[in-house]
Amino acid sequence: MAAARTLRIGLIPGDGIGREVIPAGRRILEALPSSLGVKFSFVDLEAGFDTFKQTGVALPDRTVETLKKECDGALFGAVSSPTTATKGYSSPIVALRKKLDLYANVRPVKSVAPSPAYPEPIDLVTVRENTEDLYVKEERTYDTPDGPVAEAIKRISTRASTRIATMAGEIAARRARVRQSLGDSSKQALVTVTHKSNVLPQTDGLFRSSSFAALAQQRFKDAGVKVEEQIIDSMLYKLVLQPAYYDVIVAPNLYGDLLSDTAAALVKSLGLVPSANVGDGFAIGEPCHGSAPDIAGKGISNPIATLRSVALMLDFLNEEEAAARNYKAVDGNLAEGKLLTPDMGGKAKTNEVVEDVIRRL
Ligand SMILES: NC(=O)c1ccc[n+]([C@@H]2O[C@H](COP(=O)([O-])OP(=O)(O)OC[C@H]3O[C@@H](n4cnc5c(N)ncnc54)[C@H](O)[C@@H]3O)[C@@H](O)[C@H]2O)c1
Ligand SMILES: O=C(O)CC[C@H](C(=O)O)[C@@H](O)C(=O)O
Repeated sequence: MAAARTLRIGLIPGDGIGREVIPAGRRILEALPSSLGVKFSFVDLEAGFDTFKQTGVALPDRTVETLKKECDGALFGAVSSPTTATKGYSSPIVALRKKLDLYANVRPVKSVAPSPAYPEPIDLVTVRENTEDLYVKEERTYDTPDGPVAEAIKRISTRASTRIATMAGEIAARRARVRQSLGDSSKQALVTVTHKSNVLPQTDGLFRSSSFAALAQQRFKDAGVKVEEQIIDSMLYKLVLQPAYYDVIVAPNLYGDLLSDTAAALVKSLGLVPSANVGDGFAIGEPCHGSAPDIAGKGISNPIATLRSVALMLDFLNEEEAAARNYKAVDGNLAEGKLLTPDMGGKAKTNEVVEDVIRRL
Protein backbone atom coordinates (compact mmCIF):
# COMPACT_ATOMS: atom_id res chain seq x y z
CA MET A 1 0.00 0.00 0.00
CA ALA A 2 1.31 3.48 -0.87
CA ALA A 3 2.47 5.63 2.07
CA ALA A 4 -0.16 8.10 3.23
CA ARG A 5 0.27 11.64 1.95
CA THR A 6 0.58 14.20 4.77
CA LEU A 7 -1.01 17.58 4.21
CA ARG A 8 0.02 20.49 6.40
CA ILE A 9 -2.97 22.65 7.26
CA GLY A 10 -2.84 26.20 8.67
CA LEU A 11 -5.58 26.85 11.23
CA ILE A 12 -6.73 30.47 11.50
CA PRO A 13 -9.71 30.65 13.88
CA GLY A 14 -9.94 34.47 13.94
CA ASP A 15 -12.62 35.94 16.22
CA GLY A 16 -16.02 35.06 17.74
CA ILE A 17 -17.43 31.71 16.63
CA GLY A 18 -14.36 31.21 14.42
CA ARG A 19 -12.77 29.93 17.65
CA GLU A 20 -15.56 27.36 18.03
CA VAL A 21 -15.82 26.09 14.46
CA ILE A 22 -12.15 25.81 13.47
CA PRO A 23 -11.38 23.31 16.28
CA ALA A 24 -14.37 21.35 14.91
CA GLY A 25 -12.74 21.37 11.48
CA ARG A 26 -9.51 20.06 12.96
CA ARG A 27 -11.33 17.27 14.79
CA ILE A 28 -12.93 16.07 11.55
CA LEU A 29 -9.59 15.98 9.75
CA GLU A 30 -8.07 14.03 12.64
CA ALA A 31 -10.97 11.59 12.63
CA LEU A 32 -10.81 10.70 8.92
CA PRO A 33 -9.89 7.02 8.64
CA SER A 34 -6.23 6.40 7.75
CA SER A 35 -7.38 3.96 5.04
CA LEU A 36 -8.16 7.04 2.93
CA GLY A 37 -4.43 7.49 2.44
CA VAL A 38 -4.11 11.04 3.71
CA LYS A 39 -2.91 12.38 7.06
CA PHE A 40 -2.72 15.89 8.43
CA SER A 41 -0.37 18.04 10.45
CA PHE A 42 -1.44 21.42 11.76
CA VAL A 43 -0.02 24.84 12.46
CA ASP A 44 -1.95 27.43 14.50
CA LEU A 45 -1.96 30.89 12.96
CA GLU A 46 -3.23 34.28 14.06
CA ALA A 47 -5.41 36.87 12.33
CA GLY A 48 -8.39 39.01 13.22
CA PHE A 49 -9.65 41.91 15.24
CA ASP A 50 -8.44 40.50 18.57
CA THR A 51 -4.99 40.02 17.04
CA PHE A 52 -5.18 43.62 15.83
CA LYS A 53 -6.12 44.88 19.30
CA GLN A 54 -3.24 42.95 20.86
CA THR A 55 -0.51 43.63 18.30
CA GLY A 56 -1.66 46.48 16.06
CA VAL A 57 -1.64 44.11 13.06
CA ALA A 58 -4.71 42.20 11.80
CA LEU A 59 -2.80 39.83 9.51
CA PRO A 60 0.69 39.10 10.89
CA ASP A 61 3.46 38.44 8.34
CA ARG A 62 4.11 35.09 10.06
CA THR A 63 0.62 33.93 9.10
CA VAL A 64 1.12 34.78 5.43
CA GLU A 65 4.69 33.43 5.28
CA THR A 66 3.79 30.17 7.05
CA LEU A 67 0.90 29.59 4.67
CA LYS A 68 3.14 30.26 1.67
CA LYS A 69 6.18 28.27 2.80
CA GLU A 70 4.83 25.42 4.93
CA CYS A 71 1.19 24.73 4.18
CA ASP A 72 -0.74 22.78 1.58
CA GLY A 73 -4.03 24.34 2.60
CA ALA A 74 -5.75 26.16 5.46
CA LEU A 75 -8.97 26.68 7.36
CA PHE A 76 -10.11 30.19 8.19
CA GLY A 77 -12.89 30.81 10.74
CA ALA A 78 -14.18 34.39 10.70
CA VAL A 79 -13.05 37.80 11.83
CA SER A 80 -14.92 40.61 13.57
CA SER A 81 -14.14 43.45 11.19
CA PRO A 82 -15.41 46.70 12.70
CA THR A 83 -18.13 48.60 10.86
CA THR A 84 -16.54 51.97 11.64
CA ALA A 85 -13.25 53.07 10.08
CA THR A 86 -10.47 51.85 12.36
CA LYS A 87 -7.05 53.24 11.66
CA GLY A 88 -4.58 50.51 10.70
CA TYR A 89 -7.20 47.76 10.42
CA SER A 90 -8.04 46.07 7.16
CA SER A 91 -9.94 42.79 6.74
CA PRO A 92 -7.41 39.93 6.99
CA ILE A 93 -9.46 37.49 4.91
CA VAL A 94 -9.80 40.00 2.09
CA ALA A 95 -6.04 40.62 2.30
CA LEU A 96 -5.20 36.89 2.36
CA ARG A 97 -7.26 36.22 -0.75
CA LYS A 98 -5.14 38.79 -2.60
CA LYS A 99 -1.77 37.95 -1.07
CA LEU A 100 -2.11 34.25 -1.95
CA ASP A 101 -3.89 35.00 -5.25
CA LEU A 102 -6.86 32.86 -4.24
CA TYR A 103 -8.82 34.16 -7.16
CA ALA A 104 -11.98 32.06 -6.84
CA ASN A 105 -14.43 31.87 -3.96
CA VAL A 106 -16.48 28.74 -4.51
CA ARG A 107 -19.66 28.45 -2.42
CA PRO A 108 -21.95 25.46 -2.90
CA VAL A 109 -25.48 25.68 -1.48
CA LYS A 110 -27.40 22.45 -1.25
CA SER A 111 -30.66 21.47 0.43
CA VAL A 112 -30.73 18.11 2.15
CA ALA A 113 -34.52 17.74 2.26
CA PRO A 114 -37.41 19.58 0.57
CA SER A 115 -38.99 22.42 2.56
CA PRO A 116 -42.54 23.80 2.18
CA ALA A 117 -41.13 26.93 0.51
CA TYR A 118 -38.74 24.96 -1.72
CA PRO A 119 -40.10 21.52 -2.57
CA GLU A 120 -37.57 21.04 -5.38
CA PRO A 121 -33.94 20.28 -4.43
CA ILE A 122 -31.62 23.27 -4.29
CA ASP A 123 -28.13 22.44 -5.56
CA LEU A 124 -26.21 25.41 -6.86
CA VAL A 125 -22.77 26.90 -6.52
CA THR A 126 -21.71 30.53 -6.63
CA VAL A 127 -18.28 31.17 -8.12
CA ARG A 128 -17.22 34.57 -6.92
CA GLU A 129 -14.27 36.54 -8.26
CA ASN A 130 -12.12 37.02 -5.18
CA THR A 131 -9.42 39.62 -5.83
CA GLU A 132 -10.86 42.80 -7.35
CA ASP A 133 -14.07 44.79 -7.97
CA LEU A 134 -14.84 47.15 -5.03
CA TYR A 135 -12.69 44.84 -2.89
CA VAL A 136 -9.53 46.54 -4.18
CA LYS A 137 -10.44 48.88 -1.31
CA GLU A 138 -9.15 52.01 -2.99
CA GLU A 139 -11.33 54.59 -1.28
CA ARG A 140 -10.86 58.24 -0.63
CA THR A 141 -12.75 61.05 1.04
CA TYR A 142 -12.41 64.70 0.08
CA ASP A 143 -13.98 67.91 1.22
CA THR A 144 -16.42 69.95 -0.84
CA PRO A 145 -18.40 73.07 0.08
CA ASP A 146 -21.38 70.75 0.64
CA GLY A 147 -19.48 68.46 3.00
CA PRO A 148 -17.20 65.45 2.54
CA VAL A 149 -17.59 63.19 -0.47
CA ALA A 150 -16.31 59.60 -0.47
CA GLU A 151 -15.57 57.44 -3.48
CA ALA A 152 -14.24 53.96 -4.23
CA ILE A 153 -12.67 52.30 -7.23
CA LYS A 154 -14.46 49.33 -8.79
CA ARG A 155 -11.72 47.53 -10.76
CA ILE A 156 -12.57 44.75 -13.21
CA SER A 157 -9.85 43.18 -15.34
CA THR A 158 -10.02 40.92 -18.37
CA ARG A 159 -7.56 38.50 -16.73
CA ALA A 160 -9.48 38.06 -13.47
CA SER A 161 -12.86 37.87 -15.23
CA THR A 162 -11.55 35.30 -17.71
CA ARG A 163 -10.04 33.04 -15.08
CA ILE A 164 -13.09 33.10 -12.81
CA ALA A 165 -15.44 32.31 -15.69
CA THR A 166 -13.11 29.51 -16.80
CA MET A 167 -13.27 28.08 -13.28
CA ALA A 168 -17.09 28.34 -13.39
CA GLY A 169 -17.11 26.46 -16.72
CA GLU A 170 -14.88 23.74 -15.29
CA ILE A 171 -17.09 23.36 -12.22
CA ALA A 172 -20.21 23.16 -14.42
CA ALA A 173 -18.58 20.53 -16.63
CA ARG A 174 -17.57 18.49 -13.59
CA ARG A 175 -21.04 18.72 -12.07
CA ALA A 176 -22.49 17.55 -15.41
CA ARG A 177 -20.13 14.54 -15.42
CA VAL A 178 -21.05 13.63 -11.84
CA ARG A 179 -24.79 13.86 -12.60
CA GLN A 180 -24.33 11.75 -15.70
CA SER A 181 -22.44 9.09 -13.74
CA LEU A 182 -25.32 8.98 -11.25
CA GLY A 183 -27.89 8.73 -14.04
CA ASP A 184 -29.39 12.03 -12.86
CA SER A 185 -30.98 13.89 -15.77
CA SER A 186 -32.91 16.36 -13.61
CA LYS A 187 -30.76 19.34 -14.50
CA GLN A 188 -28.77 20.59 -17.48
CA ALA A 189 -25.31 22.05 -16.85
CA LEU A 190 -25.79 25.80 -16.75
CA VAL A 191 -23.53 28.76 -15.99
CA THR A 192 -25.37 32.00 -15.25
CA VAL A 193 -23.17 35.09 -15.68
CA THR A 194 -24.45 37.84 -13.41
CA HIS A 195 -23.59 41.53 -13.64
CA LYS A 196 -25.05 45.02 -13.89
CA SER A 197 -23.73 45.99 -17.30
CA ASN A 198 -26.99 47.77 -18.16
CA VAL A 199 -25.79 50.51 -15.78
CA LEU A 200 -22.03 49.89 -15.69
CA PRO A 201 -21.19 49.03 -19.32
CA GLN A 202 -17.43 49.43 -18.82
CA THR A 203 -16.69 47.58 -15.56
CA ASP A 204 -19.49 45.03 -15.46
CA GLY A 205 -19.55 45.13 -19.25
CA LEU A 206 -15.96 43.85 -19.25
CA PHE A 207 -16.83 41.16 -16.71
CA ARG A 208 -19.74 40.10 -18.93
CA SER A 209 -17.84 40.02 -22.22
CA SER A 210 -14.74 38.33 -20.73
CA SER A 211 -16.96 35.72 -19.08
CA PHE A 212 -18.82 34.95 -22.29
CA ALA A 213 -15.54 34.67 -24.20
CA ALA A 214 -14.08 32.26 -21.61
CA LEU A 215 -17.24 30.16 -21.50
CA ALA A 216 -17.35 29.87 -25.28
CA GLN A 217 -14.47 27.35 -25.18
CA GLN A 218 -15.20 24.19 -27.14
CA ARG A 219 -14.45 21.97 -24.11
CA PHE A 220 -17.40 23.51 -22.26
CA LYS A 221 -19.68 23.09 -25.28
CA ASP A 222 -18.55 19.47 -25.54
CA ALA A 223 -19.47 18.99 -21.87
CA GLY A 224 -22.99 20.31 -22.60
CA VAL A 225 -22.58 23.49 -20.55
CA LYS A 226 -25.23 26.08 -21.42
CA VAL A 227 -24.43 29.74 -20.70
CA GLU A 228 -26.96 32.42 -19.76
CA GLU A 229 -26.77 35.90 -18.28
CA GLN A 230 -28.88 37.67 -15.71
CA ILE A 231 -28.71 41.16 -14.28
CA ILE A 232 -27.87 40.96 -10.57
CA ASP A 233 -31.05 42.52 -9.19
CA SER A 234 -33.42 40.19 -11.02
CA MET A 235 -30.93 37.40 -10.36
CA LEU A 236 -31.51 37.78 -6.61
CA TYR A 237 -35.28 37.97 -7.21
CA LYS A 238 -35.38 34.82 -9.29
CA LEU A 239 -32.94 33.04 -6.98
CA VAL A 240 -35.35 33.46 -4.08
CA LEU A 241 -38.39 32.43 -6.14
CA GLN A 242 -36.88 29.61 -8.16
CA PRO A 243 -33.56 28.43 -6.69
CA ALA A 244 -33.84 24.96 -8.21
CA TYR A 245 -33.35 26.52 -11.64
CA TYR A 246 -29.73 27.47 -10.97
CA ASP A 247 -26.59 25.39 -11.27
CA VAL A 248 -23.39 27.49 -11.40
CA ILE A 249 -23.51 31.26 -10.96
CA VAL A 250 -20.42 33.34 -11.75
CA ALA A 251 -20.20 36.85 -10.33
CA PRO A 252 -17.88 39.77 -9.68
CA ASN A 253 -16.68 40.00 -6.08
CA LEU A 254 -19.35 42.12 -4.38
CA TYR A 255 -22.37 40.58 -6.12
CA GLY A 256 -20.92 37.17 -5.27
CA ASP A 257 -20.76 38.16 -1.61
CA LEU A 258 -24.45 39.11 -1.65
CA LEU A 259 -25.48 36.06 -3.64
CA SER A 260 -23.98 33.52 -1.28
CA ASP A 261 -25.62 34.91 1.88
CA THR A 262 -28.95 35.12 0.02
CA ALA A 263 -28.58 31.54 -1.17
CA ALA A 264 -27.74 30.47 2.40
CA ALA A 265 -31.12 31.76 3.56
CA LEU A 266 -32.83 29.41 1.09
CA VAL A 267 -31.44 26.39 2.96
CA LYS A 268 -32.24 27.92 6.36
CA SER A 269 -28.88 28.95 7.78
CA LEU A 270 -25.56 30.56 7.05
CA GLY A 271 -24.26 27.92 9.44
CA LEU A 272 -24.60 25.34 6.65
CA VAL A 273 -22.80 27.03 3.77
CA PRO A 274 -19.11 26.44 3.11
CA SER A 275 -16.61 28.08 0.85
CA ALA A 276 -13.19 27.49 -0.58
CA ASN A 277 -10.87 30.31 -1.55
CA VAL A 278 -9.01 28.71 -4.41
CA GLY A 279 -5.82 29.57 -6.25
CA ASP A 280 -3.42 27.49 -8.28
CA GLY A 281 -2.41 24.66 -5.95
CA PHE A 282 -3.68 26.19 -2.70
CA ALA A 283 -7.09 26.35 -1.03
CA ILE A 284 -8.42 27.92 2.16
CA GLY A 285 -11.66 26.44 3.46
CA GLU A 286 -13.82 29.10 5.12
CA PRO A 287 -17.43 29.01 6.31
CA CYS A 288 -19.47 31.71 4.56
CA HIS A 289 -20.66 33.14 7.83
CA GLY A 290 -19.00 35.78 10.00
CA SER A 291 -17.95 35.80 13.65
CA ALA A 292 -21.62 35.89 14.83
CA PRO A 293 -21.11 38.05 17.93
CA ASP A 294 -24.75 37.41 18.94
CA ILE A 295 -24.06 33.73 19.68
CA ALA A 296 -20.28 33.65 20.22
CA GLY A 297 -19.14 31.90 23.41
CA LYS A 298 -22.39 29.96 23.92
CA GLY A 299 -21.20 26.74 22.31
CA ILE A 300 -24.20 26.66 19.95
CA SER A 301 -22.68 27.76 16.65
CA ASN A 302 -23.43 25.43 13.77
CA PRO A 303 -20.19 23.70 12.74
CA ILE A 304 -21.59 22.27 9.47
CA ALA A 305 -20.44 25.18 7.27
CA THR A 306 -16.90 24.59 8.51
CA LEU A 307 -17.09 20.81 8.20
CA ARG A 308 -18.27 21.23 4.61
CA SER A 309 -15.48 23.78 4.05
CA VAL A 310 -13.03 21.09 5.16
CA ALA A 311 -14.48 18.79 2.49
CA LEU A 312 -14.34 21.51 -0.13
CA MET A 313 -10.70 22.24 0.70
CA LEU A 314 -9.90 18.52 0.44
CA ASP A 315 -11.61 18.37 -2.93
CA PHE A 316 -9.47 21.21 -4.28
CA LEU A 317 -6.37 19.51 -2.82
CA ASN A 318 -7.27 16.41 -4.88
CA GLU A 319 -8.35 14.32 -1.89
CA GLU A 320 -11.73 13.52 -3.37
CA GLU A 321 -12.35 10.32 -1.43
CA ALA A 322 -11.72 11.99 1.92
CA ALA A 323 -13.94 14.90 0.84
CA ALA A 324 -16.77 12.56 -0.17
CA ARG A 325 -16.56 10.73 3.17
CA ASN A 326 -16.85 14.02 5.00
CA TYR A 327 -19.82 15.27 2.91
CA LYS A 328 -21.66 12.00 3.41
CA ALA A 329 -21.25 12.11 7.19
CA VAL A 330 -22.53 15.72 7.30
CA ASP A 331 -25.49 14.90 5.04
CA GLY A 332 -26.31 11.94 7.28
CA ASN A 333 -26.46 14.20 10.32
CA LEU A 334 -28.73 16.70 8.55
CA ALA A 335 -30.98 14.08 6.96
CA GLU A 336 -31.59 12.36 10.28
CA GLY A 337 -32.28 15.76 11.83
CA LYS A 338 -31.95 14.65 15.46
CA LEU A 339 -28.86 16.61 16.45
CA LEU A 340 -29.24 20.13 15.09
CA THR A 341 -28.04 23.45 16.45
CA PRO A 342 -30.60 26.21 17.26
CA ASP A 343 -30.22 27.98 13.90
CA MET A 344 -31.65 24.77 12.37
CA GLY A 345 -34.44 24.54 14.92
CA GLY A 346 -32.67 22.09 17.24
CA LYS A 347 -31.12 22.23 20.69
CA ALA A 348 -27.76 20.59 20.09
CA LYS A 349 -24.44 22.12 21.01
CA THR A 350 -21.63 22.55 18.52
CA ASN A 351 -19.68 19.63 20.00
CA GLU A 352 -22.65 17.25 19.89
CA VAL A 353 -23.03 17.88 16.15
CA VAL A 354 -19.31 17.36 15.60
CA GLU A 355 -19.38 14.08 17.54
CA ASP A 356 -22.38 12.87 15.55
CA VAL A 357 -20.62 13.66 12.26
CA ILE A 358 -17.46 11.90 13.47
CA ARG A 359 -19.50 8.78 14.31
CA ARG A 360 -20.75 8.78 10.72
CA LEU A 361 -17.33 9.11 9.08
N1 LIG B 1 -15.06 35.56 6.50
C1 LIG B 1 -15.17 36.40 7.50
O1 LIG B 1 -14.25 36.58 8.26
C2 LIG B 1 -16.46 37.13 7.71
C3 LIG B 1 -17.60 36.84 6.96
C4 LIG B 1 -18.77 37.55 7.20
C5 LIG B 1 -18.79 38.52 8.21
N2 LIG B 1 -17.67 38.75 8.92
C6 LIG B 1 -17.66 39.65 10.08
O2 LIG B 1 -18.47 39.04 11.09
C7 LIG B 1 -19.00 40.04 11.95
C8 LIG B 1 -20.47 39.79 12.18
O3 LIG B 1 -21.17 39.96 10.96
P1 LIG B 1 -22.71 39.70 10.78
O4 LIG B 1 -23.37 39.63 12.11
O5 LIG B 1 -23.20 40.65 9.78
O6 LIG B 1 -22.81 38.26 10.06
P2 LIG B 1 -22.64 36.81 10.66
O7 LIG B 1 -22.50 35.89 9.51
O8 LIG B 1 -21.57 36.77 11.68
O9 LIG B 1 -24.04 36.51 11.39
C9 LIG B 1 -25.30 36.68 10.76
C10 LIG B 1 -26.37 35.85 11.50
O10 LIG B 1 -26.15 34.47 11.21
C11 LIG B 1 -25.96 33.74 12.40
N3 LIG B 1 -24.90 32.74 12.18
C12 LIG B 1 -23.78 32.94 11.46
N4 LIG B 1 -23.02 31.84 11.49
C13 LIG B 1 -23.67 30.93 12.24
C14 LIG B 1 -23.38 29.61 12.65
N5 LIG B 1 -22.26 28.95 12.28
N6 LIG B 1 -24.28 28.98 13.45
C15 LIG B 1 -25.40 29.58 13.82
N7 LIG B 1 -25.74 30.83 13.46
C16 LIG B 1 -24.87 31.50 12.67
C17 LIG B 1 -25.52 34.75 13.45
O11 LIG B 1 -25.82 34.30 14.76
C18 LIG B 1 -26.29 35.99 13.01
O12 LIG B 1 -27.58 35.97 13.54
C19 LIG B 1 -18.69 41.38 11.26
O13 LIG B 1 -17.67 42.00 12.01
C20 LIG B 1 -18.22 41.02 9.88
O14 LIG B 1 -17.22 41.89 9.44
C21 LIG B 1 -16.50 38.08 8.69
O1 LIG C 1 -15.75 41.16 7.43
C1 LIG C 1 -14.76 40.89 6.76
O2 LIG C 1 -13.62 41.13 7.16
C2 LIG C 1 -14.89 40.21 5.44
C3 LIG C 1 -16.29 39.78 5.12
C4 LIG C 1 -16.31 38.81 3.97
C5 LIG C 1 -16.31 39.50 2.63
O3 LIG C 1 -15.80 38.91 1.67
O4 LIG C 1 -16.83 40.62 2.50
C6 LIG C 1 -17.54 37.92 4.09
O5 LIG C 1 -18.73 38.63 3.89
C7 LIG C 1 -17.44 36.74 3.18
O6 LIG C 1 -18.40 36.50 2.45
O7 LIG C 1 -16.42 36.03 3.22
